[in-house]
Amino acid sequence: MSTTASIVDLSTRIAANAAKVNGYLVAHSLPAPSFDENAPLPGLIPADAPEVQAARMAIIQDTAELRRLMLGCTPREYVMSFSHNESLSLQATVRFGLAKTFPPGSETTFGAMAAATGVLSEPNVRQLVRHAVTKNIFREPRPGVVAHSSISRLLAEDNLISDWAGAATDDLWQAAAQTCNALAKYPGSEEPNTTGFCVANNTDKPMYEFFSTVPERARRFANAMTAFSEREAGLVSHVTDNYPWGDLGSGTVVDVGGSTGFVSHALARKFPLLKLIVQDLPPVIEKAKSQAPPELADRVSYMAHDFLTPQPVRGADVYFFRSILHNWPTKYCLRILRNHVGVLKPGARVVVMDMVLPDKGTVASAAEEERLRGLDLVMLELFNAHEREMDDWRALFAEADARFEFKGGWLPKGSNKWIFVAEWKGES
Ligand SMILES: C[S@@+](CC[C@H](N)C(=O)[O-])C[C@H]1O[C@@H](n2cnc3c(N)ncnc32)[C@H](O)[C@@H]1O
Repeated sequence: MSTTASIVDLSTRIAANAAKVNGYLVAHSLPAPSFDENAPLPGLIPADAPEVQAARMAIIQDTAELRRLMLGCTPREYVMSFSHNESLSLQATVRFGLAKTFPPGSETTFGAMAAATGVLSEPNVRQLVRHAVTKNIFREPRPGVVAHSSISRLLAEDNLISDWAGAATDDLWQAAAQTCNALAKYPGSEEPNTTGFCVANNTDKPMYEFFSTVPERARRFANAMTAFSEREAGLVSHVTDNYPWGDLGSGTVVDVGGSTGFVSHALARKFPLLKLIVQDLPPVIEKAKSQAPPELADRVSYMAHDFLTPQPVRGADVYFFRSILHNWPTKYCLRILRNHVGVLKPGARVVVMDMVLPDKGTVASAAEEERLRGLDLVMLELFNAHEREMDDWRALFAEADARFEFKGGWLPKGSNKWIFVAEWKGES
């Protein structure tokens, strides 16, 4: 197909899908898409309109592709279109609490914003906010007057999203910026304490250990993960609805690296006989205990445990790892899995919910390929780790211990993580 045909195809599809979205909005008396301060924050199109959501997603992908192709007509323009300033705009907005300096529904000035931050000068606020306006974070309805957009209102009102933006810019962006320096300094390292994150934070501790010493950063990162999980693709219902947990009856599940236990809570609520043990590093478990739902106290317990040391819970039915192993280089994954061998009873299962990279070239869209390769890079930036294809996961279990029978897995509908299973065929 020639490039000309491709751009015509793309734009035809964009027009058709835009008509579909617009038709839905008009039929339901909904406002046109905008960044108006009062635009509905949960989104214009409800989840129970999947066809319209699909049309919206197709527009997002096709317009990005069309833009890429148009920029690519002039390769030097394509190269020079890469910009780091988006991250700075978002970072400044959350770092200095700019969106919280004036209430929704009101207007302010650069001077008043600067005074409210207690740190920034008026000229710096003007510079930062005027760039943020170009990214639809804030509006400037009249010269020198700042008002909220839907984006700044969201950042002002939703602490989880604000924490996500803080972690994305202070933790991830800084780690990314130092990754080439780390790779040059520690060539080929498979150690989680020689990463871009470590260089950026001037630490020789792996990220989660470092966070244990900085509670506010740990809290924010945990909130960022929660915000991630609240998106459709990360919903906890993908865990509860896509594995036969009910077959375990009153069995025991160990939620290894279970954070504050939000997944275990959802499982305990849906399966009223199931017992769950949430394990994580000590500060995380302290927090988990302080916010434990009292109605689940008889079935959900909390245990500080470092999974780089032998697993202390013997004879559980399932050892569940959600978004854990992809954070670790292979030699550490092997150590984590082998740390369980001594406590597994015959038929016990290691259930993993994690990313699985599709075979190269089999991904449906360029946007999805970019998303997956981006996640792979995040693993490098933070942990010196990487995402894995299904064959890599199979090989990992085989190398950890030949008595694991890898049974493969499945991708729950709408989820971005697979569930896969290895059953213990050894003796107790
Ligand atoms: C990406 S989060 C996943 C949390 C949770 N399983 C989920 O599905 O959202 C990784 C978790 O591993 C925990 N963790 C990191 N290193 C650990 C270690 N050595 N031992 C136990 N937990 C650890 C972190 O504190 C964090 O809660």
